[in-house]
Amino acid sequence: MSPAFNENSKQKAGAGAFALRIVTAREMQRTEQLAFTAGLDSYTAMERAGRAVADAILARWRRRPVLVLCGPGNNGGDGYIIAATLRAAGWPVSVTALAAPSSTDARRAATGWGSTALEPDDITWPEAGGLIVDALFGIGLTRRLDGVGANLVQRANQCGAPIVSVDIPSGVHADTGAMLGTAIAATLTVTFAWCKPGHVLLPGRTATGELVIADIGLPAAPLPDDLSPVWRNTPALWRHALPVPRVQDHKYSRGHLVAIGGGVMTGAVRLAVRAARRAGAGLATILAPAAAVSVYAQDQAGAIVRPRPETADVVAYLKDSRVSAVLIGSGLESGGETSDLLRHVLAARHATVVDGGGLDAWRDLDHHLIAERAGPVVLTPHEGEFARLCGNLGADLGPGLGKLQRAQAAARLFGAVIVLKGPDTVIAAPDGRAIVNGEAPAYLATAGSGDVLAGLIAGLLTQGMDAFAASAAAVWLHAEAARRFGPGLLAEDLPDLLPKVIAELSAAS
Ligand SMILES: NC(=O)C1=CN([C@@H]2O[C@H](COP(=O)(O)OP(=O)(O)OC[C@H]3O[C@@H](n4cnc5c(N)ncnc54)[C@H](O)[C@@H]3O)[C@@H](O)[C@H]2O)[C@@H](O)CC1
Ligand SMILES: Nc1ncnc2c1ncn2[C@@H]1O[C@H](COP(=O)(O)OP(=O)(O)O)[C@@H](O)[C@H]1O
Ligand SMILES: [K+]
Repeated sequence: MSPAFNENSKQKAGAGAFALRIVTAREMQRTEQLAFTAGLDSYTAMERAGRAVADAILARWRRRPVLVLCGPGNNGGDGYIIAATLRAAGWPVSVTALAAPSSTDARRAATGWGSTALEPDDITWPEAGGLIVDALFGIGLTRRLDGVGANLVQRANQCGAPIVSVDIPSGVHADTGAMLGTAIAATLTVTFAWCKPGHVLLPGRTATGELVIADIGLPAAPLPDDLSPVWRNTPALWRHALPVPRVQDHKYSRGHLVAIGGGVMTGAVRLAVRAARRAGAGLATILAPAAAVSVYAQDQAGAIVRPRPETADVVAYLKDSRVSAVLIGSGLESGGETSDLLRHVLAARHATVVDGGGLDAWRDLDHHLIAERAGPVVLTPHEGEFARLCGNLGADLGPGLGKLQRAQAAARLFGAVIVLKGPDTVIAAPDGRAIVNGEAPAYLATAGSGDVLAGLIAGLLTQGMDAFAASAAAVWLHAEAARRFGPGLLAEDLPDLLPKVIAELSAAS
């Protein structure tokens, strides 16, 4: 387990590994309350928040007309502090209040600003050379924006001036990244202590623009809601656990991956196995239908290819104690044979990655059988596969459930690591921990790149890496390889880009 997964470290909020934490609105509110009870003055926290936003503005823009949009809550309170701070720095500032401040701190901040707030109808909207500060709603937004609030958001987005959002763009749901009706499209967002799910999950991530995390004096570690912390995916979480061959290693001790090959869509397992071998698997065996053996064999001279005329051949092969992980589903049709194979693979109790056609087969399994198996399982659905896999899961847990919460719920339900893929891939562990990968380039949206990812996870698993860490590492390495290649990326390019990315990480640790 990485030291970065350790909640008891003495780091300050906003610094080092804790800057990697993602904290829900409820966790943030609980952490703030605890800090206030322990003696932090809530108005001091608000002043620090407002000053941090003003500092970020002063560091990026020269003096210009600013319009501050203030909401009724503490987000609006921050807005009044920002207005007063920029005015003190000599900037021309005007303020509009959506409604009168409703909290003691926000009222005090409004009194500190001291000047009248314009009615929304009386606003002169700044042009491109001006600036808007969005302090309408923060993590307290619970309902859809409508009426004057929605109108202010739309006018702000249309006026052409850059927008700086306080804490989170108004209209973005802090926990899910969903837009509640409409939302500010910010150039810069300054948030406090920790990043929120809405900053990294789409569409909130796009609305956030540049993200700055400011220290406002909260304690080092947030109070997790249910002991299931969430992180942003960075190598600090898992770099130390990347497998490195030891002097005494041989190919089997480095890890032997068995991949179940299909008869028609052979490309999937070929890509996956190449990625697994590039990630350091000592040996990879493809169990293929007899008619496809030559296709697999000609593709990679270093992979072992064995015919599997019957399911019984797979069962017998998996009994070999030198098998360390299995990949099933890539390039397999969903249905009869795949379901049968999956049952046998899980019964063999190796670490297993289930992708593609295997995911539909997983849905039909008896969950008791899964709970009793010994090996860790990683499921790698994209959103379409997730919807089929989980059926009513989302509905059962209520409408508006975010991608993070859906992945966490599925991981708990299935007792498996879930890699819910996409531009904002979520990796969730059965114990509720989760990691969000917010930095993948869209060049990955190309056929076969998911097969490479499944193989990469399997390649790390086969070398004994923990399933949650292996999945997070694979998602990051996959995205980094794609980022380096850039335009024109094919899935075929990805496996051979991995060694350099891994080598640089290992050298840096
Ligand atoms: N003292 C603290 O707790 C601190 C809070 N801070 C700021 O406070 C914010 C959270 O403050 P609040 O909890 O007051 O919440 P917000 O200011 O985000 O919004 C809550 C207010 O908006 C209203 N509201 C919610 N949804 C609405 C909708 N759709 N239409 C109209 N009104 C709606 C609520 O009734 C409430 O009055 C953070 O995002 C951060 O900016 C910072 O100042 C740091 C310190
Ligand atoms: N717009 C995007 N931005 C970043 N990554 C993406 C995007 N679209 C897809 N990906 C990534 O590309 C891969 C596609 O996997 P998948 O949908 O299974 O495709 P395939 O089945 O063709 O391999 C996943 O790792 C996914 O996270
Ligand atoms: K805001």
